[in-house]
Amino acid sequence: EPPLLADSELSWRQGYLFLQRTFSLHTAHLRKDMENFFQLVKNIVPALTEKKHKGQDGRIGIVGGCQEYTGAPYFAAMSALKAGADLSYVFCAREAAPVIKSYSPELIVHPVLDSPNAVQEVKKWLPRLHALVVGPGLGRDDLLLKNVKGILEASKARDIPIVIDADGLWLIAQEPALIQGYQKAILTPNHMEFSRLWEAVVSSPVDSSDDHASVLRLSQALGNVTVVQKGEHDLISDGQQVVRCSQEGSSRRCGGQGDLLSGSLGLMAHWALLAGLEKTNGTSPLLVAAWGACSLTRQCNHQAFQKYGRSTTTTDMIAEIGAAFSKLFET
Ligand SMILES: NC(=O)C1=CN([C@@H]2O[C@H](COP(=O)(O)OP(=O)(O)OC[C@H]3O[C@@H](n4cnc5c(N)ncnc54)[C@H](OP(=O)(O)O)[C@@H]3O)[C@@H](O)[C@H]2O)[C@@H](O)CC1
Ligand SMILES: Nc1ncnc2c1ncn2[C@@H]1O[C@H](COP(=O)(O)OP(=O)(O)OP(=O)(O)O)[C@@H](O)[C@H]1O
Ligand SMILES: [Mg+2]
Repeated sequence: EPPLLADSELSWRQGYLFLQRTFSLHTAHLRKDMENFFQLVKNIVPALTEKKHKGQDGRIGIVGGCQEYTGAPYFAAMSALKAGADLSYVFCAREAAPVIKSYSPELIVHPVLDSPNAVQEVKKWLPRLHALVVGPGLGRDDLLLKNVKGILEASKARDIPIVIDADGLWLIAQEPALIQGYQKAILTPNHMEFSRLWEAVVSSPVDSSDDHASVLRLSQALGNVTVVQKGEHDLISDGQQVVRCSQEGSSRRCGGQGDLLSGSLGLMAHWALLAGLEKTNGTSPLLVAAWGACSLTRQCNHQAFQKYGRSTTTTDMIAEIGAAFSKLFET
């Protein structure tokens, strides 16, 4: 028998199974009717009202930014803001901070990632953060990665939703136990990153003829963390089902599109978990969030390409977030 909703001890997973059964949703049905997912994303988007204070609609932290890469954390942090977050924080290496600040006055930048007490410095902010995006422009320096491990452990202890992208995925491929089984994790691998993760956690070779099965298997091997396999179509799995996002984008593949995705996903993950299973009709909130962020990224790509064609860059795509969001999700 399914557990009763009245039970105050109801765990997240029990609730998921209960509502999933109650609403009788299953993969085939969802796949056939993408309109459902548009509606589910609309359901989790918080209403714009005059009654809220600054911060209520999202305070998102990006962990990344080093000497080599300053664009990626900027793109991720700006994308969270432009999608509707109230505050966006970047935790980066000292040298990257003035550069990132100079791109934008909107971002709050903490030059702490390479300091000896990096974990403590970030820990101070965790109680204020609704979600963390780990990896854009992080690089692969051992000291930074060691600090990021500590930040991941501290964030898990606080049950904070964590999106892992780019070099964050490099770290997870070295040490999958860092994220294994954490139910509020979402991984966003591109083609290369997916292969690395696969090799780290699945013993058999990847079956390139069946992407659905592969993403499902990777999610399961990581203890049902949500996995977004980016590509011509985005495939998203929570280890139980696979959903596909095929929103029309363009043929332009400039660097930074993945950063737009991970930044906006950090925000949507927070919104979806806050809205809960009733608003998502029993579908995993993180699946809804991922589908929303993938659609948004692809729609931005589509709109920017209509204007700029071959010269489209991620900055052009970020400028489209407002219009793309309205077109897709505003009623
Ligand atoms: N402006 C900035 O600051 C930006 C900074 N960024 C930051 O850079 C850091 C490293 O991230 P990353 O993605 O470049 O690293 P990695 O995983 O080694 O992949 C590199 C290689 O994988 C391959 N490859 C990729 N796709 C493939 C496919 N579909 N099919 C086949 N192969 C494929 C391809 O190999 P190639 O074609 O060169 O042989 C590619 O060169 C990270 O911190 C990130 O955030 C970026 O966010 C961009 C904007
Ligand atoms: N062939 C494709 N056709 C359409 N959209 C694509 C294609 N490949 C990727 N995308 C979209 O671009 C976005 C970023 O995916 P991509 O694979 O470029 O990430 P990435 O390599 O991590 O990017 P970044 O340069 O930011 O690191 C995703 O939303 C994905 O849906
Ligand atoms: Mg990337």
